[in-house]
Amino acid sequence: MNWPHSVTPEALLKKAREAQQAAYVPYSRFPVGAALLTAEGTVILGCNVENASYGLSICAERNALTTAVALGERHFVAIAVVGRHGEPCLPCGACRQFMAEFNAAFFVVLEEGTESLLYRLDLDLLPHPFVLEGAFPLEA
Ligand SMILES: O=c1ccn([C@H]2C[C@H](O)[C@@H](CO)O2)c(=O)[nH]1
Repeated sequence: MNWPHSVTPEALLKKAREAQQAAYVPYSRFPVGAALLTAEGTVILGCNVENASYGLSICAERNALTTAVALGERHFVAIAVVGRHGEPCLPCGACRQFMAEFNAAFFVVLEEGTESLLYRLDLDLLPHPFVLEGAFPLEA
């Protein structure tokens, strides 16, 4: 797969591992870290944040995306996600849809053993996202 940036998948995974340190997971005890790469090379971190009202919990991926948007970033090329060491932590359906809002062809970097595993959102993880006809969020 043709990686689109000078920041490597391995460097992005390392950042995701750093982000995982901040995870707030008293209920699942399953910390997740995400590192989001912008076209300009900025890396924005996210971790999962859980709540006593379980359904309110936010995933690491959406935390990174909403943080990035609040910082004025909208042009994303890739996201690295880590959970248990060496096991691919595949983004949930809600996070896939959230990514597709900004870039249908997002690169998703996961860990498999000591290797990085690359997926494309449009080709592998969410080939048929929900789209709202007539809405152009990047131009808004
Ligand atoms: O890709 C994923 C999958 C799960 N979680 C979180 C949600 C919850 O806090 C915990 C267990 O599901 O992991 C993420 O942050 N990202």
